[in-house]
Amino acid sequence: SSWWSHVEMGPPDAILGITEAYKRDQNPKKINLGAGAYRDDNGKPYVLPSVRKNATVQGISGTGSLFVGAQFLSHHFPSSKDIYLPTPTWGNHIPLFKLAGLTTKSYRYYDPKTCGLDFKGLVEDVSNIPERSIILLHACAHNPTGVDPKPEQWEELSTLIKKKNLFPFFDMAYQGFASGDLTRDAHAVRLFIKDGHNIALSQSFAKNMGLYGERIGAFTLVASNKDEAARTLSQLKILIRPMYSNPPIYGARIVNEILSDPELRKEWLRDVKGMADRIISVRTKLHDNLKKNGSTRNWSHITDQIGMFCYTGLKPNEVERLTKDFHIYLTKDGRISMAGVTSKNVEYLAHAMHEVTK
Ligand SMILES: Cc1ncc(COP(=O)(O)O)c(CN[C@@](C)(CC(=O)O)C(=O)O)c1O
Repeated sequence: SSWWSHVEMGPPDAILGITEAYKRDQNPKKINLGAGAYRDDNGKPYVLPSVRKNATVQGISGTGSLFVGAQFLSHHFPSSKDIYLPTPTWGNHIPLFKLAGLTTKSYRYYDPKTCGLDFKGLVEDVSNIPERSIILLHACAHNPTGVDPKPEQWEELSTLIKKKNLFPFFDMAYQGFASGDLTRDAHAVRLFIKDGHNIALSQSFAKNMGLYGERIGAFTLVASNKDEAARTLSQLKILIRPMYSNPPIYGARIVNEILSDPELRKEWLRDVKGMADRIISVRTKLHDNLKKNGSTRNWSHITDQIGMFCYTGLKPNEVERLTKDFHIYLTKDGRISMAGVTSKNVEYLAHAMHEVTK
């Protein structure tokens, strides 16, 4: 008999499965608001001009960088293997950290009543996390809510996390997509390092360099000294070797080329700002069209939230109607990827959202 007759068919991924369903739909009015992959105003993938000037590449992206960090913590973290995640968080965080042998726990983050940050609950929960635990933080453009702490709230969090002696693990998958300014979007990461936290950082260049399929990412550990850096790097290499031996070099070369060539870097900064500005502009268009349709709901969170996603607050039955009746595809939690909204479909989307919520 077969070795694997007991292995069950796994469910479609909560995020990637949406795009599969969208692709199956033949209706010409269909809209894909599922995965947060940037699309231009014609709904097409956008190859950044600055990237076009190089060749194409390969890498392991944000997911792979998070997994390297998760494995490192699982094997070497000196204290409990509990990692505290915001509620809600990116759907893949939980299976990823569990697969690496960590125990996932949660802290309050999002307030469904205001569609904003539950800072009081966040501070309360972080204050109750046992000392020397791991805390995962979204550096900017929180997925799925689009809600980020304000700079002064990051300062308070840094002080609290220092006091509790927690280990901060930043996931920065959207640097540039929140404000359009790469420096501003790295504010929390730089603040924590300035405040003396030896953080872990996972970065993805998938979105802000438009290199999704090339899988470009980086995992960074801030060490206390050169010797500690060398020792931890040696252990990271020991973990990576059986995982994928060497990271693909071509993708890293594109990113390195752009980051180290002043002209290309300037052009890249303009490209990223252009993408972020388009997302910000469709937020305003969606909000205004909902009002124009006569919706009396408070939709201010559509423009208050930032980054790739808008956490609409739509209930599962409303989400279902959007897909069934209007052929609009989004995740069950009501998250929409603003990149899927264009000047051509925003009126149709606003009409549909009003129909299912009035
Ligand atoms: C917070 C966060 N971290 C890491 C990643 C991993 O990105 P990468 O491996 O492609 O570099 C994503 C991607 N989240 C997407 C954009 C796509 C996905 O689910 O894979 C999303 O739609 O949520 C993410 O949202």
